[in-house]
Amino acid sequence: MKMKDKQSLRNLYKQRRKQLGDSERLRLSEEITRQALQLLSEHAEWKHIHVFLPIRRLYEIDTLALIEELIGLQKKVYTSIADFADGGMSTVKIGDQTTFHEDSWGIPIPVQVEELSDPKLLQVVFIPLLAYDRSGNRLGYGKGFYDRFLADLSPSTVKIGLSYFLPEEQLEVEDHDVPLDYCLTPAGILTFS
Ligand SMILES: Nc1nc2c(c(=O)[nH]1)N(C=O)[C@@H](CNc1ccc(C(=O)N[C@@H](CCC(=O)O)C(=O)O)cc1)CN2
Ligand SMILES: Nc1ncnc2c1ncn2[C@@H]1O[C@H](COP(=O)(O)OP(=O)(O)OP(=O)(O)O)[C@@H](O)[C@H]1O
Repeated sequence: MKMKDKQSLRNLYKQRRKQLGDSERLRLSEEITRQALQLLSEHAEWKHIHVFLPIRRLYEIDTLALIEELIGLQKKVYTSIADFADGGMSTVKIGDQTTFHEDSWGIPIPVQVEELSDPKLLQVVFIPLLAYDRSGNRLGYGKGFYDRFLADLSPSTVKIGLSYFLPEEQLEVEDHDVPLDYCLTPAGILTFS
């Protein structure tokens, strides 16, 4: 089988997101938030939860409502700050007092944060992606931030992708790729593990 190459898939999914339009993206983000809260309600033991903050100029899923709900549910909520100089991510705690500014990549950065010393504490990680496939493989922007970050977590950490779209049949897989356990979409929850 001929697989679509990564770069054309990245471009395709960037276009698909953009073409949704503002009001549709907002509606789909709300549906995905609902799916996330549904899944979390079935796993009361998941307390330490990592969420990405949306890059608006790349039309990512809006996770801010989800974060607010999680804080309201007394979950411990974290995000990571990417260091484009060394490719690393440092994990920080966020709460209802946290404010954000945008870095030069358009990523919201929490201000005045407390660093989490041990990311192995994380029980759940919500992961940004451009595309994913029916086996839970994911495709991101290609800088490897999440691949490296996930490799450092506990093997038991639950990895949950969020997508506006249905899966691809099959993506190209490399040794360093860490597969998802779930992907949440407006149409429902896909389980891979
Ligand atoms: N919200 C969010 N945070 C995240 C990620 C993500 O995918 N989403 N990342 C996931 O690993 C890391 C950041 N990775 C990024 C990689 C590329 C670009 C970016 O702006 N790319 C542009 C232009 C690239 C260029 O010109 O070189 C683009 O893709 O159009 C942004 C973030 C860490 N934090
Ligand atoms: N665990 C790792 N250790 C070192 N380098 C890694 C690791 N995982 C990925 N990389 C490097 O990161 C680069 C990007 O990987 P890949 O194309 O899989 O990114 P992606 O999954 O699309 O994007 P992202 O993880 O940024 O969302 C690759 O060149 C790869 O060598």
